[in-house]
Amino acid sequence: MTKQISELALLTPSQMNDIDREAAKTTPVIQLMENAGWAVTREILKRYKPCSVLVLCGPGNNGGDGYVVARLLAKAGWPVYVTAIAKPKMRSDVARVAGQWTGTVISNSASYIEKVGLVIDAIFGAGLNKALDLEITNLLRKAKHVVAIDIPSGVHGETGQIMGYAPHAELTVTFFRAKPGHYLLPGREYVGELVVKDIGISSNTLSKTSTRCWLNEPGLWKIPTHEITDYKYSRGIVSIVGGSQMTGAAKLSAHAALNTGAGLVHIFALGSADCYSASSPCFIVDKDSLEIALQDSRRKIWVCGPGLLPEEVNEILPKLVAAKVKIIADAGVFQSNQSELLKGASIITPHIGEFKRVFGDIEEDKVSAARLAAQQTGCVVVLKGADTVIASPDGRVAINQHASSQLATAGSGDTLTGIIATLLASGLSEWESACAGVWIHGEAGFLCEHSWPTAEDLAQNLGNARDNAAR
Ligand SMILES: NC(=O)C1=CN([C@@H]2O[C@H](COP(=O)(O)OP(=O)(O)OC[C@H]3O[C@@H](n4cnc5c(N)ncnc54)[C@H](OP(=O)(O)O)[C@@H]3O)[C@@H](O)[C@H]2O)[C@H](O)CC1
Ligand SMILES: [K+]
Repeated sequence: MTKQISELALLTPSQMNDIDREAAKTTPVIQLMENAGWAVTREILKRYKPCSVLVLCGPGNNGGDGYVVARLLAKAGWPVYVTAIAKPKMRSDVARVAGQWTGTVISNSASYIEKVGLVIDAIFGAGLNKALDLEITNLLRKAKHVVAIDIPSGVHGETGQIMGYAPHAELTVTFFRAKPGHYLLPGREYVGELVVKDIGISSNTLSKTSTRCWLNEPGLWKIPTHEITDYKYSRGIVSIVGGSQMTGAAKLSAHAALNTGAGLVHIFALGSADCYSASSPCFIVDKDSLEIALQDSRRKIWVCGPGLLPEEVNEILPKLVAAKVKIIADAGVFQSNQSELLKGASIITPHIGEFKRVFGDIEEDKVSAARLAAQQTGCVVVLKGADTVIASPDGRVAINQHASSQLATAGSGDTLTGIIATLLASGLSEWESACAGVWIHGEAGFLCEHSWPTAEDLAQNLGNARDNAAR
């Protein structure tokens, strides 16, 4: 079922702190902690048979949630041990819930941790910003089956980076809204199954923080469906610059555009026109000059870069920019330290290597790097990877998890440009086209589930993928 955009919000740890503070005005923190502990316990009871449990409790509220879980599991008859990794502050809410734990406390759990059936990681939450110390790291290394409260301790809630060490959880239960670090790599690989639980914080508190980051799912955007009144120009025209030597890229992009529902696809061939004409009767291969092609005011959407040599990009891209058409720029446009070249494009789609070539290092923070590049160029940036980040010049960011390794095939990027161009030609904004395009690309991969698809196979599934995105 399509979610509301507010449900897709991803909150940075500092935004979550603001929400916690706001929520505490109406619901006491100790009650929120109790609710959080209940939520985690329910998820454990749903998935695991009774077994011995070691709850590792940190000094903060994450540890507080852990004490509640310990109490509730023990009440359910499970053998439960608690280790206080650090003592809570005196007279704090955490100290109060810790005081309600009347079961076994183990001070040195190193010898137990390997023997218990389940370890609950309630050491630190998503706000952790310094590496775990060696003692905690050595202890966690021995844990076999881990359930993490909020986030596995050691995963940075904002960037998904691992600060020294983090356990690989089987299940992570977080509260109210997920955090970027749950979806960004490498953090995502440590989270296991992610469950987001309501602990009694009203959605209205979201208005107290300005959400700038979302999970990329339907609901963040809405794509047009078939209309009885559709005709080819209303569906949209996509024009693709075809390279003189590497012709496959533009063809794949053009196939993807047609299969995603473009009404008309032109290839402006820089040579090899016959080769493009011969590849599909559905492509219109331009015979005239670029100047004449650009005089057609219906041709507002252009793909530039796939299969192009640097000299071809340098000749064509400035002309497209000068004509004020909307440009989806990829592949050949990404030249070393040439971010100026990209100004005037609408959407750029670099993978990490291309991104670094143009903009420099990302310093382990994909979201900030993509946001900065979007501000610098004025383009929507699609930073491609297994955790694609889409950033808009206005600061909005989406993180995509709807993708599989099946997309890691030659020509897959060309396919993505064709999809995004089609959505842009259908009238969606740059932001929506980029986000929806990335999701549809991922969906096409999922629809090929039991094979090793080529980019051509992906294209075959694009119609269905688009329909699924519109449901
Ligand atoms: N609305 C909600 O989502 C609720 C969430 N809850 C849970 O609360 C935690 C967040 O609690 P918080 O107390 O803010 O944070 P932590 O539990 O992670 O603990 C922070 C304390 O740990 C110290 N710290 C931090 N890093 C280290 C480190 N590397 N080594 C040692 N100590 C560390 C830190 O000390 P500082 O001096 O650095 O401040 C803090 O004392 C959230 O994750 C949820 O699980 C609540 O239940 C309420 C509702
Ligand atoms: K944790």
